[in-house]
Amino acid sequence: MQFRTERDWQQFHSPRNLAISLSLEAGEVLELFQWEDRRGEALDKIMPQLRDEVADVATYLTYLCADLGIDLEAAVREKMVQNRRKYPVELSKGSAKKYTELQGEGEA
Ligand SMILES: Nc1ccn([C@H]2C[C@H](O)[C@@H](COP(=O)(O)OP(=O)(O)OP(=O)(O)O)O2)c(=O)n1
Repeated sequence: MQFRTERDWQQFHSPRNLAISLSLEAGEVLELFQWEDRRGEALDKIMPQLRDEVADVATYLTYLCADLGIDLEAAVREKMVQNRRKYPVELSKGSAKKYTELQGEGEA
């Protein structure tokens, strides 16, 4: 927050611009994996860059939440309550299925 205040950049940080920036920086994370499903040494090689891109994502998300009065930690906790309801352990353990596909699992 200090970084942008010092530069008088809040004027550019409309919710729309921040949402775009968040998505663009998330795209930069994705770009690191564009042509290679990196694991092991290939993953180690891009870690410094990945760290930078993740920091950009977190920065824009932090601005967005601060400007819109969203308590990020509380929002995540509340979303996890919803997630737990949608993905009960007994239906979803070991399964990557979407919750809409979990109903009736094992009944067929
Ligand atoms: N109007 C702006 C511009 C930048 N930043 C901050 C947030 C990010 O942490 C970082 C983003 O800077 P760049 O737009 O230069 O993006 P990258 O650092 O990803 O550079 P590049 O696009 O060359 O990868 O700077 C900001 O707060 N507000």
